[in-house]
Formats: sequence, C-alpha cells, structure tokens
Amino acid sequence: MNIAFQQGIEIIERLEENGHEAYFVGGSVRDTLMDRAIGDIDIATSATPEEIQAIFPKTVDVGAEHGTIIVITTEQESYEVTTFRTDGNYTDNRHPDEVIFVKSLEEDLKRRDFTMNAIAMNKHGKIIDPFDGEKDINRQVIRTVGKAKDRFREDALRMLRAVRFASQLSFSLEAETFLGIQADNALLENVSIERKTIEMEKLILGQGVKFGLELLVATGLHSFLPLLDGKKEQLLKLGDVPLYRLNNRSPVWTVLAYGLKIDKAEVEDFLVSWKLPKKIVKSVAENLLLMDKIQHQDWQSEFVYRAGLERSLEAHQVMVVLGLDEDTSKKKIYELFENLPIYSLKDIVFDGHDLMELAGGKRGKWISEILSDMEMALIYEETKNERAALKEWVYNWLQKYDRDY
Ligand SMILES: Nc1ccn([C@@H]2O[C@H](COP(=O)(O)OP(=O)(O)OP(=O)(O)O)[C@@H](O)[C@H]2O)c(=O)n1
Repeated sequence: MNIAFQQGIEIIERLEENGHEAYFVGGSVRDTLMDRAIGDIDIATSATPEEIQAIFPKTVDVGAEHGTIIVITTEQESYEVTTFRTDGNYTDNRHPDEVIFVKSLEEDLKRRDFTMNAIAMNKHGKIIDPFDGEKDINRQVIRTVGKAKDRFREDALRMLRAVRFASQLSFSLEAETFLGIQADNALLENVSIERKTIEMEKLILGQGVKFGLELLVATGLHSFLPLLDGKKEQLLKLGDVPLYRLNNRSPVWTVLAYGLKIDKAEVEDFLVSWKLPKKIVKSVAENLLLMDKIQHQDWQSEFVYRAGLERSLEAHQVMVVLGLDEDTSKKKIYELFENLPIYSLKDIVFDGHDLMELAGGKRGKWISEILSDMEMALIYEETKNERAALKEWVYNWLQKYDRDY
C-alpha cells in the first residue's frame, strides 16, 4: 500500500482497538486504484465525533455536527476522520438540513456523489465497493451512486464536480449522469461562487481540459457560471490551448480573461464576479497589459524593468501557452533582466540633488521629469550609468527641450 497511508493505518488501528470500524474513503482510494498521486486522506468510522476526540490526544473540531474531526498524528500530519453518516433532506440543493450518523459503512458510501468516490479500503488494502466503482474506473466512466437526479438535487455542486473530474481524469460521463446534469443545470445557481471558482480552476488545469470544456458547454453548466453565458464558442476554442501547462492561479485567470475575449474595461468585473482575491485581480491586469505591450511594441527591456522578473516570466508563460509568442524564450527574459543597467531609480548614480546643484539650487517639476527620462535613457542604453556621461546627457536634455531648467 502507498506509503502515504502508513500513518492513516495507525489511526484506523487505534479506532479498531477501541471497538470501532474504520476505512479509507473518497479521493485517496480512487486515486490509488488509478495509480495517481493521492491528495488528502479521509477516513470514515463508526466512532462518533466525541469518541474520536476521546481516543486521539491531538484533534481539531472542524465540524463535529457533520461528524468531521481532524486527527493530528505525532508527525504533525492531519487526517479527516468522519463518522459514518447519511444526510437528511437537502433544502437548498447544497446543504442537508440534518446529518444522521449511521452504523454501517455501506449507508455512508451510498450518500456519496460518484461510484468512483464511493469505494472504501481497509487497513490491509482490501477494497469494499458496493456500487462497482472500480469497474467504472476501469471503464473510465463517471456515474452517480443511485439516481443522478437525486444526487444532483441534494448537492448541485456535484454537477460541476462531474465535469471537473472528467477534465482531470479524461473520463466520460455515463448517459444518465450527463442527462441529469443537463436537466438540472440551473440548480448550479444555488452553489456559492467560491466553490465554483475552485472547481473551474481544477477543470482548466485538467489533462483532459478540451473534453472538460466541451462537457461544460454540452451540459449547459457554463450558462450558470459568472459571465460565461454566451461564451460558448470562446470556451470551446480554449480547449485547443494546452492549459494544463499553467501552474498558478493568476496565469489561469489571465488565459481565461484573454481567451474568453473579455473586454479590457470589463476584466476587473469579470474577475471580481468570480470572487478572486485582489492580489490575483492585480496580477491578471498586469499580465494582460504586459502581453499587450509585448505583442504591439518592441520595448522588452522596459517591460522587464517595469514589471520585474517574476511578472515578466508569468506574462511570457501565458503567451507561450496561448501560442502568442514563440520567439521570446525564457532565457531571453532572464538575459534582459540580468543585463538591465538599473533596477530602480535608486540605482542611478546621478540624483535630484546633483541636478539641483547643476541648476544652481533651482527646484521644480523639471527634476522628476528629467529623472524619469533619464531612467528610460538608461534602460534603452542611450547613455551609461556613469556620472560624466549622465551630466552630458542632462545638458543635452536641457538643450533639446530648450529649458533653462
Ligand atoms: N459534493 C460532494 C463532495 C464530496 N463528496 C464525497 O466526499 C469525498 C471527499 O470529497 P473531496 O475531498 O471534496 O473530494 P475528493 O473526491 O477527495 O477529490 P479531490 O480531492 O480531487 O477534490 C468524495 O470522494 C465523495 O465521496 C460527495 O459525495 N459530494
């Protein structure tokens, strides 16, 4: 069994020693069966939250009313341990009105979204799979546990999860599951934007993003995502871009804003409607501006200087992924950055005091004007960052602009 499960096994053993049942469940079991890297390890148990807390010395109550307790191991790893449960009635297509703890694993598995996510594994690696999830994994099919309609009405987020999994795993949707989403796609309105954003990012980064975006459109789910209604063609076109090569949130949203042809003036509204943090909104705006500059003007030294190395590399990565810039290599951006004569105004060996001295102590707006021109003259290598050369450059400037200062 995967080494990551080792400490989880110890948790399961402790629970069993205390007379409870316990199993690995959810994504970690699914990913193990698919030989994929596993994420969080979840454990389901017959022990109640109070019993879990009494057994383990270090726990965090993250939602005892839903049956979930985080157990922290001696190695400071944390595991979500959840009491076998079934859900009461879902009143808002998202949250059950009550959680009912149950005694059997099967009942717990029955409330889960897809067959591939409803497989349990005991501490010896034995699989408990009442809904044939493993068979669906082998067939590469996403299928709801029980009736699609029921599962999606219970929790509408699951519709977007289905499409996101299809993108990540390159799996198809079983017919009833697909039709169930198509029929109830409008229920996605009831899901919080934060959850939609998380799913959308995972979808975009999936290896099968082309298929994922096709499904998003075919199910009609895109119409219930912020500002994507009416963007069918653009979404499908984005499927041809190797989006999985992106590695961060701001490049993902830069590509989306660009690829969906969001009007420049509306980019901020678009990003805010997805409730992205201010930092990302700012980075995307900077990336788009840089991309524009790189495409339309030859001022590469200036953009590397103004934007800094990290931002320039990110904008460049986005352009490469979008197929907009095949010529500028990453190496070239590093080179441009390394060869910059200055990195900020502070690096100029001639400052405002020197200028005033030159002008017999006269202050004025001309000082900042000349410094900003001097900055660019250095970036464009029109002069050298040496006092004598800069002094001469200043005289020329004054002459050129016919200034007395
Ligand atoms: N809307 C949801 C969310 C989750 N689950 C169940 O809870 C498990 C854990 O959910 P989560 O950690 O959100 O997702 P994973 O399936 O683990 O996948 P990933 O980590 O890739 O998001 C899922 O496998 C599934 O059994 C569910 O039935 N319905």
